Amino acid sequence: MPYIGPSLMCADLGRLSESVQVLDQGGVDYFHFDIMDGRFVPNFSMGSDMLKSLRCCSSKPFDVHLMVEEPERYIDVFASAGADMISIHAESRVHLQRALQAIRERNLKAGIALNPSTPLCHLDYVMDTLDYVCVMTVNPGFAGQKFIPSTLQKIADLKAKIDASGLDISIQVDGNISFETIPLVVGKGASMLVCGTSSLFLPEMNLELAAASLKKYCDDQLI
Ligand SMILES: O=C(CO)[C@H](O)[C@H](O)COP(=O)(O)O
Repeated sequence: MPYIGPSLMCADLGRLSESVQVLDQGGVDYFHFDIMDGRFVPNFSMGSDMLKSLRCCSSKPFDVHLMVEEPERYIDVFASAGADMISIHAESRVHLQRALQAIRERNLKAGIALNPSTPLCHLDYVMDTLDYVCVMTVNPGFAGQKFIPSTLQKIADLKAKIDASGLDISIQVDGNISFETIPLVVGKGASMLVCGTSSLFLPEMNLELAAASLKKYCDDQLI
């Protein structure tokens, strides 16, 4: 604890399969794929064919974060490509309950992602169709941004909401998850980290070493 999920949009995209193998061997817990459509967020990143071609490199869970409008249109394509978990944004043009149900019907874990300014009330009435919540700690779309401090209170409020519900829902955090912010977010209740340029894909360190030091750091978190 907590679980480490490399944000693969931050990897060297020209050597992606090699990076996945190194990280798999290095003991990460799952892989995080950011999917962008240039509309919900002003950027593009990865696609289902990339995910499919990497499926042979690891048997660990592939977590797909759909930063797209009308995400329900893409559930089947990512499920067929080999996703194990899919999160959709509460703010995207989506019938939230129906989309979560569709993800679960494919026997995948279903998640809701929340932008920093989006309140937790968006989770009301869909908590029973939810396996994880991705709390964005930066505005989605770009790696290398600053952590937004107000999201810490949101993680704490979410943890209280989940505990009160008695449901088994994990809290994932995404955006500037670094050696400085990990103790803060874990202390508030996060159990799944999305690790990008702030903790894993570091210019000064090779990936093997970076994965080993991040894993040791997370294993030592006793919170
Ligand atoms: O969701 C993301 C961008 O929208 C990325 O996963 C995340 O930001 C990458 O991590 P870092 O902030 O450490 O570069």
